[in-house]
Amino acid sequence: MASAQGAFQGPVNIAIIGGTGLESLPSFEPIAQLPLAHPSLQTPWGAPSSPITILSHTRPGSKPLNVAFLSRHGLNHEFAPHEVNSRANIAALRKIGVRSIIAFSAVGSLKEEVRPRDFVIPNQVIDRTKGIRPFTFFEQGVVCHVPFADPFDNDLREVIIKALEAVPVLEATPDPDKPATAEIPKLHTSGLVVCMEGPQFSTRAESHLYRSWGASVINMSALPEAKLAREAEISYAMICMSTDYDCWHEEDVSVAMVMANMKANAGNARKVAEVILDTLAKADDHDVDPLIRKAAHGEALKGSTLGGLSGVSVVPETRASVNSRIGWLFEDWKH
Ligand SMILES: CSC[C@H]1O[C@H](OP(=O)(O)O)[C@H](O)[C@@H]1O
Ligand SMILES: Nc1ncnc2[nH]cnc12
Repeated sequence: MASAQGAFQGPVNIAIIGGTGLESLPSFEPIAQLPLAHPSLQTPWGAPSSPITILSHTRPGSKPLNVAFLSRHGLNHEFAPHEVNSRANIAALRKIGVRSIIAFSAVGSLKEEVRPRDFVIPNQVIDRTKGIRPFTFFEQGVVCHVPFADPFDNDLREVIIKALEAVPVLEATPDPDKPATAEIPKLHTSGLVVCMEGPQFSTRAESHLYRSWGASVINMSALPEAKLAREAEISYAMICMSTDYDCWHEEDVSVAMVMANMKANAGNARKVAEVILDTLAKADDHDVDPLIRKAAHGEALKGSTLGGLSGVSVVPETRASVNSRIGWLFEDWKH
């Protein structure tokens, strides 16, 4: 891989963002690594959290699928959630061609039926960050408001859910009345994630409040990542891995508790990633679902057509600076 440092020519349409406990995906073949100093990773907001590794996934009988991998908290978990440079992460991925992001996240559970080690593909988010993280590309002369009613791309969620339902890595269709099978984590195909500021965990009162809102899980990473992906016209879905019952349950949450379950989750997360990439690698099969083909080829999914500069207003005096700062991020921007 080292010989390919920086030499990757693309295309790479799909990225995986790894979170806590998922700093790499060793079961995939790395074919190139773009170091932090690589020109492609320079953005007006600095460099991303980690080098970007290009992984190749081969499914027998199909063309290899290239996937970019970025570690959200850095290679050695050096960035706390509030320190992650999400603007640089999203912009760097967009710069190398990415149009779909599958983001992994360790979450606390706010519902009895979401057991530690279960997986959730959320469809909604409540923002409990405190406005201290830079959360938009649109500022300094650019005024733009993108739709965010469905914060996660439902097309991409469908691709992920179909892939996981077809292969028994996770137990599909959770039934709260059925006794849990201890060994097989469940797949919850929808859910409401609360994204809190952190880095401290919630108080018990907060945890009960989020439960009263009907929330399923809680993390510190869904935002502003999902908002920035939407602005940059990248379809974005999150795969949440439950590591603990948040403190509403009984015990206080501790990092030791999170990490113990995350260690078990990491193996499952790799299997989950493999199943999804196997499905995307089928893109050129004649009978493949059109959504799978679109996702694999980087064609527009729902969430990658809602952002951008289409609704923008820019005063003429700032147009040149806007162009140089963010014009390159948006394909349809009229310079
Ligand atoms: C170490 S527990 C809190 C931490 O874990 C999650 O990280 P990620 O979403 O990157 O997997 C959570 O969001 C917090 O940042
Ligand atoms: N209980 C929790 N609260 C916030 N983020 C988390 N990540 C994992 N567990 C968490």
